[in-house]
Amino acid sequence: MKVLVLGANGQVGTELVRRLPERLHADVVPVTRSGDWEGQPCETADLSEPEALGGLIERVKPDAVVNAAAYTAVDKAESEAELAMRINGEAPGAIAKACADHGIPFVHYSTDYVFGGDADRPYLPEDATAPAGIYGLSKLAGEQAVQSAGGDVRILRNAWVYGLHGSNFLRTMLRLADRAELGVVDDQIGSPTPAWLIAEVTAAMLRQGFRGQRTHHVVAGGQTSWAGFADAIFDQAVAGGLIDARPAVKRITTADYPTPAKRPAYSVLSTESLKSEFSLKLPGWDECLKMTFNSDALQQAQSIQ
Ligand SMILES: NC(=O)C1=CN([C@@H]2O[C@H](COP(=O)(O)OP(=O)(O)OC[C@H]3O[C@@H](n4cnc5c(N)ncnc54)[C@H](OP(=O)(O)O)[C@@H]3O)[C@@H](O)[C@H]2O)C=CC1
Ligand SMILES: Cc1cn([C@H]2C[C@H](O)[C@@H](COP(=O)(O)OP(=O)(O)O[C@H]3O[C@@H](C)C(=O)[C@@H](O)[C@H]3O)O2)c(=O)[nH]c1=O
Ligand SMILES: [Mg+2]
Repeated sequence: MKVLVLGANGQVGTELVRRLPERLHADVVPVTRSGDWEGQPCETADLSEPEALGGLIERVKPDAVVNAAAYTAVDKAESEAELAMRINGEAPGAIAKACADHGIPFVHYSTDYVFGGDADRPYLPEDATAPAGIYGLSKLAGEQAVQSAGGDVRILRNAWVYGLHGSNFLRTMLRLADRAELGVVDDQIGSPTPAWLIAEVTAAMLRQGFRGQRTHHVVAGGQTSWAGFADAIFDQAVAGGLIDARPAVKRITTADYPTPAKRPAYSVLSTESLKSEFSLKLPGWDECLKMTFNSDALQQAQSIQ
């Protein structure tokens, strides 16, 4: 089996390229914007030029395609709408079309930010979308483009993705760990989800196979606020000896922390449809955070079985 992974230098892409060979006994073809994956030369693709993507898939002839590339700078997207729309909104449609034409199963990722954030129970995949910003709008356009292309597709909506590598909230908190106090918003609620969990779920799905089109949610269990997540990160980092002392987390409101993009107040996602289709379980977010600091890949893999 040969799996093409787009966005191989990202948080999720890195975990996919590391884990898929063993989990699927597959050859993984990493694709990056720069043509470099962890110091080795690899295939390139620029998602801001969607026209070229079909040619790549025809040339490589993979047995499955996973798209982990995206424009993920939520605030910057507000001033780069056209670029975000090409990368997140258009390119996934071109990839899906090539996959559908050649009968190749396709896994694509989306986000909790497609929702408006005013629900009072976890969002179901089929609930009405209402993105509050350009990033969410562009990701929703990508979902729709993928769906129109047909073929065998699973769209996986993730949320609050983090890891020890890449650009994410956990790494931001560790960078700011020498402060005495940090103000962190306490009125945005979601489920912090490690990149490794998304990669493990993707491996399990590809191993089992799938037909037709469905959208699922892939997040760790439970919910917290960004402030709650920050507290847990500092607790774990102290326990693991990564930092000596930790800042006090001051709970603030969204209004106290103005940003260019509006973010959903509540984006807890129901994962029932995913767990039932693929007979998986998903550990709680706090358990996942511990497993992330432990970096025990075997324990991580077993946690969804
Ligand atoms: N991060 C998060 O909190 C969340 C992410 N998601 C979704 O999950 C998926 C994976 O996200 P994650 O791994 O966190 O993202 P990252 O931001 O870590 O990685 C995204 C990757 O996409 C690549 N990329 C960006 N623009 C282009 C382009 N024009 N051409 C080719 N590659 C490009 C980047 O390349 P380069 O390394 O060269 O910059 C980067 O490696 C995405 O679909 C994202 O929307 C959903 C919810 C939350
Ligand atoms: C750094 C920092 C952030 N915050 C707030 C701002 C924001 O509301 C929240 C999270 O900030 P970030 O910029 O890390 O998160 P953000 O980039 O909005 O994260 C999102 O990324 C995209 C790609 C997604 O798809 C989402 O699921 C989500 O993970 O924390 C503080 O309150 N204090 C701080 O010191
Ligand atoms: Mg961010």
